[in-house]
Amino acid sequence: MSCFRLENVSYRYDKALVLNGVDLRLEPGEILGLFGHNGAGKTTSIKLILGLMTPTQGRVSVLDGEAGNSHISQHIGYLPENVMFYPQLTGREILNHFARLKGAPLSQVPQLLEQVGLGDAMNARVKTYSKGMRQRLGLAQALLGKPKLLMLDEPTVGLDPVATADLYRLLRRLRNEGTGIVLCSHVLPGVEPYIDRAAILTDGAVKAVGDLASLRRQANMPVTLSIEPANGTSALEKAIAGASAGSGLIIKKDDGRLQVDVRPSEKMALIQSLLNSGEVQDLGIYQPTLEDVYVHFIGAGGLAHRGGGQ
Ligand SMILES: Nc1ncnc2c1ncn2[C@@H]1O[C@H](COP(=O)(O)OP(=O)(O)OP(=O)(O)O)[C@@H](O)[C@H]1O
Repeated sequence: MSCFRLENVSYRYDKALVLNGVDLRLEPGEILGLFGHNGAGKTTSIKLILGLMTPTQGRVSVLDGEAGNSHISQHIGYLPENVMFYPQLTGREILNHFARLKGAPLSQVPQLLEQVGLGDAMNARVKTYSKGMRQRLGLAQALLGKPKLLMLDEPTVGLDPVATADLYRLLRRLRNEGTGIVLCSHVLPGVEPYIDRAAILTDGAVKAVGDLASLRRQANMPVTLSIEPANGTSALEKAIAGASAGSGLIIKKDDGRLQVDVRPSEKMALIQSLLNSGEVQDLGIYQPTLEDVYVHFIGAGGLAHRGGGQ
């Protein structure tokens, strides 16, 4: 059973095509990062999975059923991007209300509030909560009923670094228990170790999807070697020039070391040759990060996308 499958899904708001032929799936026990510029179509994709809208074209199946079916929806947890609660109620009263709506046991409520770090604040009114506390209450709401599919839109907004790390640990535990999790975020630094796959959406289309190793292969971005010379930089530069046979490697000097950008397919041959040359004292290898890969796929036009206009 898949948590969801989008097959060739397109969606139009009036005349604007905002999703175009999207294929995406999530399996149980997997965390998928859904990344994209403002207006890329992340929230629209989530709304289709929640069954709040139907696709203009293509098929959306959720937990092997129809998106929006009430039997399916009770197994989905959703944290929207801008979470709002009635300010006069306490955290506990609010969660009790959502538990009744969702048919989740009320006995779960105090335990969930403890889990998200609101144990001491559960009887305080929400109007006294900080932004981060409201975000945690939103997360507790999404976790009601132990969902099989959990979708979180910008879950780390308003959370301090410790609370963010706590959240990622909690998500990892849920993932290990079999929950399928979608994490939509603009905050890429720090998320890399906690996701299994990433999908990069631009202008309503999936540009790339896979685990980090596969995204790096798809991007074919250079790997940076940081090399400390054994006998001075000019001797090392000569060795690099000889080893790369004029393939135009970009070399920068940095604090007595040379930084060399090399294509992944040429990396091992270059390293081998440099080690044989005897000109290498020390060597560090820096692969593109998730953020680098994201910027690569979003492209130089990334800034132009940020207004979200189509
Ligand atoms: N109700 C609507 N009516 C018309 N167009 C809409 C509506 N909601 C969203 N859009 C448009 O659909 C496109 C995709 O929006 P969506 O909210 O899915 O993007 P997103 O990736 O979630 O963006 P963000 O990161 O800014 O939240 C945008 O161009 C947006 O302007």
